[in-house]
Amino acid sequence: MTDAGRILLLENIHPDARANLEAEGFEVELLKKALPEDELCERIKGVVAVGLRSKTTITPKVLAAADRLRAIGAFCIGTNQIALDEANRRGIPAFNAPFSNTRSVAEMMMCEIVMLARRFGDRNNEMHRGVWTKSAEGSREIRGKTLGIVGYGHIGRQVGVLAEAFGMNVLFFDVSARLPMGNNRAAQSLEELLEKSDFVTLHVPETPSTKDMIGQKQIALMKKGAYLINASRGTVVDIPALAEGIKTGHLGGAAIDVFPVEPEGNDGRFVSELQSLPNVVLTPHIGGSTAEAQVAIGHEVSNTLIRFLKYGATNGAVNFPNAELPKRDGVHRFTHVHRNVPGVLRDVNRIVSEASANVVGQVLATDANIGYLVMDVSEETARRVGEELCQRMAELPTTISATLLY
Ligand SMILES: NC(=O)C1=CN([C@@H]2O[C@H](COP(=O)(O)OP(=O)(O)OC[C@H]3O[C@@H](n4cnc5c(N)ncnc54)[C@H](O)[C@@H]3O)[C@@H](O)[C@H]2O)C=CC1
Ligand SMILES: O=C(O)C(=O)COP(=O)(O)O
Repeated sequence: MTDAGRILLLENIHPDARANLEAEGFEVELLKKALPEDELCERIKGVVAVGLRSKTTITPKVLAAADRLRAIGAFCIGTNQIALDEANRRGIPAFNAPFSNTRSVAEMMMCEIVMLARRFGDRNNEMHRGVWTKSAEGSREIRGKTLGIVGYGHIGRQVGVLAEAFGMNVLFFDVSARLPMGNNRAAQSLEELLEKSDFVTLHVPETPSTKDMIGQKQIALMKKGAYLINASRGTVVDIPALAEGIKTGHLGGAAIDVFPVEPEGNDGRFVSELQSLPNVVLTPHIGGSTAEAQVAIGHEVSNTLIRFLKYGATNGAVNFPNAELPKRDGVHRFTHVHRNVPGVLRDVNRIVSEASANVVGQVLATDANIGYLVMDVSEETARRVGEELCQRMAELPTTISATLLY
């Protein structure tokens, strides 16, 4: 087994990821929680890849401190916690698991819709305190009610399918045109969705356009007695406005899984003004926390990291040109990340031809800022001039990184 480099996995990523990476020769450090910026700046030095979930923030400062970093693996869906543009400029791709926990979130949403409609959260709390409240007051079936889904992507669509199986009418709102599943219908605006829905569930990413998307004004538009569910990101809902909506009785309840400030790990304290409010179900960001999802994500993202670190494949990267050359025996592979300006390929090919190199495969992908070239040369070429080619490509003024992978 060779030492392929050091990898830091944060936030209790499934141990299968570690085993998978170690089997490929990487040295892996596995931590249970996220690290604050300063500590991360120290711990990331010398590391070739970092794995994280929703809590670790990869800031430009962390990227500047990362002296050997080649890849970032988000073992989750959201990548809002990563300074993606800065990573792109530095030639570092970030990968995620775009749908391995989708179903887990969707199932939880169905559970929460029923919980809110039947006030199970409150009844459960009472029972644990020895209080028996057998009553139908404020309890409803969800059949025939309208569910409004904001953000009709992978999760939103799954929720829409499941909700229909429960007999709900489904409305959705998305900024992009989306094919409706089953009898789901598109609302013309967020306002229309809020006005017509008995339940509103949010499945948008954290972006400037979704920050405080649901505040006082939007809550006022919701039907009296309607319920709000948020398992997207904590920044999407204005929590004081939601607390007020519950206290005044305008809303019938809420189920909240994500918060503007969340503890870094399980030893952290959680404080929110939603605590102790009636029919408010609070969960510690566990929408994607099932055995099935975590195992699948552990395998998926560790495999993606291996494919990139060992073979240069960037398919699925969220901030980087996607390119992949099939693996072939008897060849040696370079990767070259460069600023996307005219003439780079000419320069690379000049170096190659001056060395009389035998190129047996080449693929280039670009985005607005950078280009990514994967190039295979013959065994004879690699033996004769492999190091020299890499050195000369590294010296080009447009180069961000040049690597001889094998
Ligand atoms: N609570 C948890 O444990 C989990 C939370 N999440 C969160 O759920 C989010 C959604 O996940 P997916 O459905 O997989 O993402 P997705 O990318 O498949 O779908 C998001 C949808 O939101 C839409 N959208 C973006 N901005 C919008 C806006 N301003 N108004 C209306 N629609 C907008 C997009 O067009 C897209 O269709 C993730 O970004 C993540 O933050 C994901 C997994 C687990
Ligand atoms: O997949 C996501 O975006 C999530 O929010 C799940 O985050 P987690 O892996 O549980 O920190």
